[in-house]
Amino acid sequence: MSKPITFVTGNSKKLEEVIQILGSDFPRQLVSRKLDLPELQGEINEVSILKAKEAHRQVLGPVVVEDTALCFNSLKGLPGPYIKWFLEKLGPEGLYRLLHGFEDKSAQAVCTFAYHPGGEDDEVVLFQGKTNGVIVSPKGPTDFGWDACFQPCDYNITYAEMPKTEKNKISHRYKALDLFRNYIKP
Ligand SMILES: O=P(O)(O)OP(=O)(O)OP(=O)(O)OC[C@H]1O[C@@H](n2cnc3c(O)ncnc32)[C@H](O)[C@@H]1O
Ligand SMILES: [Mg+2]
Repeated sequence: MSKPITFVTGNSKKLEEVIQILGSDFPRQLVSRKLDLPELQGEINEVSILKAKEAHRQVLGPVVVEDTALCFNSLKGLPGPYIKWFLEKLGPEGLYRLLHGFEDKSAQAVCTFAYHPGGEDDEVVLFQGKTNGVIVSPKGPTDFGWDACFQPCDYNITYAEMPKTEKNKISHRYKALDLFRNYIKP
């Protein structure tokens, strides 16, 4: 019997989505633990690997963490993994205004799950999902991150305006979790 995998996050909205997306169709027991891991600097993959190693150091077993980046094409991928601080200071409206001087409002939501199988010498494995969209003036509820200003391509509503079931079919998080689920499948 494999050990449960601990999903470490300090973000209850992420956890909600992960539970909704995986449903009952996940072959391992997944438990969650609320820890505020350090917000590291670097490129997306590097941040995710270090985050998983730190989670493993604290949990001492199989762990999975997730890091979400929002990359503005006009800004060469920034804020990227630093979106948390930009959002905290500027809010969704400020993120939209950041692109005021740029014609290109396109952006990419990138979700990276980093899985540490739990053994001392194990390597971290990454699973990444990307959804393209545009940054718009905020529309819809503002209870989850930058959802109100991210409008996926081929839609005229933002993530925030979509029913959860719709977001969870096309989201960066769904795509990354799908890869993770397939990897874990016995
Ligand atoms: O403990 P962790 O898992 O790190 O949770 P966090 O809230 O610190 O999350 P990140 O470090 O990944 O930073 C990502 C930022 O983007 C926000 N975010 C993450 N996923 C999102 C989504 O699907 N829609 C909108 N905002 C999202 C989140 O609230 C953060 O402000
Ligand atoms: Mg974080």
